[in-house]
Amino acid sequence: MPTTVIEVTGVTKQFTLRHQRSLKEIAVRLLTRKGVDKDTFNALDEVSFQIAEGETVALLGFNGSGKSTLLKLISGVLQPDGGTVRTRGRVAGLIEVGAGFHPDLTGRENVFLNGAILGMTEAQIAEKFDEIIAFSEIEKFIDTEVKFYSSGMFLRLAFSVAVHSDPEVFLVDEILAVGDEPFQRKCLERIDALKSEGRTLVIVSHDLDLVSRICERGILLRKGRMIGDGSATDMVARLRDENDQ
Ligand SMILES: Nc1ncnc2c1ncn2[C@@H]1O[C@H](COP(=O)(O)OP(=O)(O)OP(=O)(O)O)[C@@H](O)[C@H]1O
Repeated sequence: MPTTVIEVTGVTKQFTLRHQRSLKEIAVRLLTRKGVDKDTFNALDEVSFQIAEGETVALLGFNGSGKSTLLKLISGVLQPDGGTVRTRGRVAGLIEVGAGFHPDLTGRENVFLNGAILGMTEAQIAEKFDEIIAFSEIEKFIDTEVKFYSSGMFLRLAFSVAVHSDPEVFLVDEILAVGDEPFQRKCLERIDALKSEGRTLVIVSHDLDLVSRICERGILLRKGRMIGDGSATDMVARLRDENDQ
């Protein structure tokens, strides 16, 4: 039996919808005891699945279906309002470019900060430092504060630290959105290498051809609910069918 590395059980995540109301409307709401506006909606609704070690999984669905929220719950950046998320081993990845980076620190300092957040010791980071910088190809700017980085430079450094943190579970949200083509190719080669080493991958991308190539399994979401779980090619076909309707 393969080891379960991600266990999502009955997960619900709510967000508050904000409305702009006039003073009169606010007064009426208060007088009619409706209280201050606090409409919530379920970005994720009772989602459950397990992912075993070595699986490559695409989270699929249209805009707003809850894919990124689910990835953030798996990474621990967000906490669920209901249900549980359990992970085993080191979880790293690229969830939000720039998250885990401090704008006033240099690239070099941020490698140490980000590496520590990802669970690396100072010695491990120091040992891999040259490799991290070489992969990111931003040597020239490594002593510049990252607030002056372009989004592509951010991505390069963040991806490089994450991939060198030796993660058992690697999460990627729209990896390729801001990287240029040569860097995208390099990232994909790295992801393929992680895959062949038997690491677990969970990927969010609207590039359906790309995810069907990388991932074996697909989890399909619609408006926060899980509506399918099967082979990535089947789930991509279902998503494309929905699109046609
Ligand atoms: N921090 C937040 N506060 C309020 N609403 C949020 C927040 N984060 C996400 N949402 C809402 O939750 C829903 C799901 O968002 P999510 O980003 O998970 O979708 P997604 O499937 O990744 O979409 P996309 O394909 O557009 O990236 C959306 O309606 C979004 O507006």
